[in-house]
Amino acid sequence: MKKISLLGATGSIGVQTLDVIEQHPEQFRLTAISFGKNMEKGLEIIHKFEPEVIAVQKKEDADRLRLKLGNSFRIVFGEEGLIEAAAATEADIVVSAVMGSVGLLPTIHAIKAGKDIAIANKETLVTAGHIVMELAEKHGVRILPVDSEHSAIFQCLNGENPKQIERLILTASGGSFRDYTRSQLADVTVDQALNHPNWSMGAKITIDSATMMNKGLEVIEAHWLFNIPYSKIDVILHKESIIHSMVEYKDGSTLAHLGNPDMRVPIQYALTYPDRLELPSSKRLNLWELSKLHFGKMDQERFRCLKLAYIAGEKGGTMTTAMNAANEEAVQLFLDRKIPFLRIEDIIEKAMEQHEFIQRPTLEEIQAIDRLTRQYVQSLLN
Ligand SMILES: NC(=O)C1=CN([C@@H]2O[C@H](COP(=O)(O)OP(=O)(O)OC[C@H]3O[C@@H](n4cnc5c(N)ncnc54)[C@H](OP(=O)(O)O)[C@@H]3O)[C@@H](O)[C@H]2O)C=CC1
Ligand SMILES: CC(=O)[C@@H](O)[C@H](O)COP(=O)(O)O
Ligand SMILES: [Mn+2]
Repeated sequence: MKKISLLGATGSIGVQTLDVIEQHPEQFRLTAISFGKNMEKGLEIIHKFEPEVIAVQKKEDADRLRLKLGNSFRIVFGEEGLIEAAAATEADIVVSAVMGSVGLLPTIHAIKAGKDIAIANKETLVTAGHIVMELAEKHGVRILPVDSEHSAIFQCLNGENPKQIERLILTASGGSFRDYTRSQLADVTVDQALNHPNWSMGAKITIDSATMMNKGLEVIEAHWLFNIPYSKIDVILHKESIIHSMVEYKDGSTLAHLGNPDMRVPIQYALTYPDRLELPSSKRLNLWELSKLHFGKMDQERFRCLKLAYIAGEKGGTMTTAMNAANEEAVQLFLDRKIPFLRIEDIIEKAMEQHEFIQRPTLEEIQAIDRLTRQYVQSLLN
């Protein structure tokens, strides 16, 4: 029986993780959850899974929950609460599925407490990859990828000597506006941007897919997870999201991981690694449909956010922290209909240029750059 702490239980990855847990009641037990504001969904999860620890964002929500549920649960809140749900429980593994760099501190505390991490929250690795990976090595814990591309690469790397890798090839669907020219992007709406062609995901990552920043974050995520230089990480367009990513080896062999787009597959693999379990709900691939797959060359001038992510990744240090914080703020501004779509990339570029760069930042310096960058982005609107 594997005990799981699930951060971001009410979100897209959170709900699909619960579905995996429900399909294997004899294998998994949910010991802790966190969620933000969605009390209705949160209560539904609490009644169904009865986790011992519940972390919410706000004190008022924690008070409301205590009134409703009595003393049978440990109800905590805020940053401290999130850390408690991640680190101070019996869990063997923490699924990090919150949105944004708020996932960093709980992940660090969970690693220090010796928990394996199933990481969906890519912003944690983008903002502080060197700290997270070094800590994981020091404490002997596994950082297991949940992101579909990274799970694919992880499976293609299984048992291979990393020295034999020629390059990693991440596939990108192209997002909601893949067939638009740059001039057509000028007046796209939030509702159009939220309409991803292949995946049903949270709002922030869906906008990231539309700007191609999602692939940029994933390039940086791959760099940290697999310790591969940026010069050996490529991105290609692949409309159908059937090939989730590939690894090309020195001898010219390319290994690919295929499957219908269903996040429950990589979520479950991270929970069961190195074993596999049946997943009755997963739809099998129809191999004769593969003749309909499409591939295209990535154009970094059309998708400027991807270019910015390569620049930030190569520079390293706090450049990826600033890029990530600016992206989180800019995407929220777009979702709030305060800026047009194309302003997102302008804001990120400006924030990267103006921030005071540190080559090897401490955790405190990363937190400071994250905070200052967000303030800078807000100041651009005044
Ligand atoms: N969805 C997907 O298919 C994939 C997602 N990912 C990554 O996984 C992460 C989660 O994505 P997704 O599930 O789509 O996102 P969602 O927006 O659907 O869910 C986010 C979860 O985090 C909670 N949350 C948000 N902000 C905070 C905060 N400040 N403090 C505490 N909790 C918070 C939300 O709570 P509430 O809703 O209750 O407010 C919710 O439970 C992201 O990093 C994303 O990039 C990676 C690959 C695929
Ligand atoms: C499901 C998943 O892993 C997402 O990150 C997905 O890859 C988004 O698709 P694109 O960024 O390729 O549009
Ligand atoms: Mn992905």
